This record gives sequence, structure tokens and C-alpha cells, in this order.
Amino acid sequence: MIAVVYGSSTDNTKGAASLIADMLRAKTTVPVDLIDVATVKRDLRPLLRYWVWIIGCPTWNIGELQDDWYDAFPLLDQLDLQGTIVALFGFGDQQGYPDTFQDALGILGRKVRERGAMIIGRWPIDGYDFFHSLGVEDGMFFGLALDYENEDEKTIARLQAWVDQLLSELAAHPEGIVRRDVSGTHLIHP
Ligand SMILES: Cc1cc2nc3c(=O)[nH]c(=O)nc-3n(C[C@H](O)[C@H](O)[C@H](O)COP(=O)(O)O)c2cc1C
Repeated sequence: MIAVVYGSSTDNTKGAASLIADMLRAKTTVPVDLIDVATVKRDLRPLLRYWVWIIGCPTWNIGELQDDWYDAFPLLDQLDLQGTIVALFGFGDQQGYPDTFQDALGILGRKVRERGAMIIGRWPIDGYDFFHSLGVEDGMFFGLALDYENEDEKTIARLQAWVDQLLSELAAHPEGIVRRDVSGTHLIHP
């Protein structure tokens, strides 16, 4: 099972999360649940039943997590994410906040990796224009970087390409699928 877990203050991330869930449902037989992190931010343990987490978090308040993810963040330290596959996406404003563009991707990405998760869905920085980001490591974003303020016309194409990338990366990790779902390796149909 896949969880698309998002936090969103002005609904940009919420809309993208919904599109990602729809795209995954159209392309796989895996059940996909759409979860607002505000509904689980006092106890993240219900998320452990999902073998893939697709985390959506915009950067807010100059280099901070969105409010609900900010509240949930300390609880990640209580979770063992060995065997969990995590993909991240975020919204940011590269012209308005060029020194903290997409920092949330890196804050959450480093934390889930520290807890044992495997990260998929890294995204190239080519074509973006910013000075600094905690969301970048080894020349790649930790996940999909979206920008409503400056490049909203690119959002749909980026989402489609990223979802296809996720499905092919997931297909390359059948051991994760087998371990987490008795239905076996035929669940993913990229
Ligand atoms: C007060 C404020 C602070 C922000 N800080 C950042 C930031 O540090 N880095 C960034 O990339 N975007 C920043 N943004 C842009 C938001 O990430 C962007 O508006 C995003 O689309 C909001 O997503 P949401 O609608 O899902 O809450 C900021 C926006 C506001 C209004």
C-alpha cells in the first residue's frame, strides 16, 4: 500500500498530492491512500502499515517545514523506517526565497533516511534558478521540486514524469514489495 502524506497551508501541495494519487491509481493496482498529515501529526504510527510513503511538504517561513509537518517532525524519531521506501515532493518559490528554496525536501529527506528509509524519486536541479537549498544533495533535489509562484505551467508535466520515474524505481525494488505485501511482485504495473 502507498500513502501520499501531505501538509499544505494554501492548498498547492494538497492539489499536487491529489493528482499524484490519481496518477498512481491509474497506473498501478496498488491501493493508494491520500492522507493530510494534520490528521496523524500526533501519532505517526498508523503510517507504518504503508510500504511506500510519498511525502509532500512545501517550505514555509524561510527554510522551515509547513506547519503540520513541523508539528509531526519530532515524532519521526520514534519510528523505525527500515524497509520503508520514501519519495518526497515539495513546493517552493525560487525567486522569492532563493536562499532557502525547497529546504523542506532536505529536512525531511535527511530525517527519514536517518530513521532507515530508502529514498527514491530524486530530481535534477537543471532548469531551476536559486542560490542555496538544503533540499539538494550531490547535485540533485531529494525529491520533486515544484514552484507554483514562478513555474506553475510546468507542474503537471513534472508530476507526470516524476510518477513514471517512481513506478520504474519501485519496479526495480521487488524485494520491498514482496516483504511488505503478500500479493507479491505483480502489484506494480509501470
Ligand atoms: C511567508 C512565506 C514563507 C515562505 N518561505 C519559503 C522558503 O523559505 N522557501 C521556499 O522555497 N518557499 C517558501 N515559500 C513559498 C511556499 O513554499 C509556496 O507558496 C508554496 O506553494 C506553498 O505551498 P502550500 O500551498 O501547499 O502551503 C514561502 C511562502 C510564504 C508566504
